[in-house]
Amino acid sequence: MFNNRIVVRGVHYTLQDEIGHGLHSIVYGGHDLDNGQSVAIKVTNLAHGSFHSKAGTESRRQSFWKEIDMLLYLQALNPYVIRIFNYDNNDQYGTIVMELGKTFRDTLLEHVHSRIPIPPFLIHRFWSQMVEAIYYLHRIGIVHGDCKPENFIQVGPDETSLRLIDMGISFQLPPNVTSHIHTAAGTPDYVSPEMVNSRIGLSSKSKYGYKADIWALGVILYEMAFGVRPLHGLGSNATKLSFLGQLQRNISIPNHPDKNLRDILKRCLRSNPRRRPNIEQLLNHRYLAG
Ligand SMILES: Nc1ncnc2c1ncn2[C@@H]1O[C@H](COP(=O)(O)OP(=O)(O)OP(=O)(O)O)[C@@H](O)[C@H]1O
Repeated sequence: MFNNRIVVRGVHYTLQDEIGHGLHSIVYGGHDLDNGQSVAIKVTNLAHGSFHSKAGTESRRQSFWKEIDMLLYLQALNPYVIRIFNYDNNDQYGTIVMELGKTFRDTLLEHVHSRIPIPPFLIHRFWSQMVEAIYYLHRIGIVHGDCKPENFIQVGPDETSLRLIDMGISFQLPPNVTSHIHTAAGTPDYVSPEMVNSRIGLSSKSKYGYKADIWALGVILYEMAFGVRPLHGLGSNATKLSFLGQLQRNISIPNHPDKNLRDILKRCLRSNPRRRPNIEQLLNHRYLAG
């Protein structure tokens, strides 16, 4: 489609294999031909499937620029947000050239398949970066809203530095407030009980805030520590949502040799969001601060 080359604002890149895709986008590996640097190139189709639908095309263009604006805004404020090197759009495509990495989900899967647990020091290294990534968002009043392993990628020579790639549904809130946003985002495994309840109560509107990110961070830590997610035994998404919607007690945490890890997990996975720690309290917990 692009003849294995693409020019973005005067810079030439090779386009190699597809390394991922979203609903309207394909992400390719590539190289900057000027300096040889490896990059990821996300190409978003801005034209609506039906070329008669100008409204659809316009809304894709707006989402594309909203994503760019958010990423650019966060470059200097959050060291854990993916670094953007270049971007542009034409009538047909929007292009973002960024740091290339490996999806954290793939690392989790590799450990599940090999049955070799993630070493404790790596769990700590990964999770502390995730908590800091969210800390830098909460500090400026932004809730991520869709925190999950797919949205973190590993970069750097040893692939142990993390970056957030998807800021798609992040939204701004005053401190300690919850908000209504129009979204159905979030796979059930990382969705907090209050998100489910508000979804049921408000149909297509969801009401949640900072503490939903804390719950999601807890689910990711649980997954790293035990190789499965807390709701893994429940089967279908509908069953998981109904379980979360009725959850009165806290999620029980299996025994783990690291008492601090188990304690912080218990706190993140409290069903009542008011009883969950906020992001500063997480950073000050013995598991991270010690
Ligand atoms: N910088 C990157 N390095 C490596 N892989 C990436 C990078 N960015 C994205 N990917 C891969 O591409 C996939 C899709 O990217 P992303 O999550 O940004 O798309 P999306 O926002 O879901 O797309 P859409 O906007 O069309 O819904 C990711 O899940 C990941 O596997």
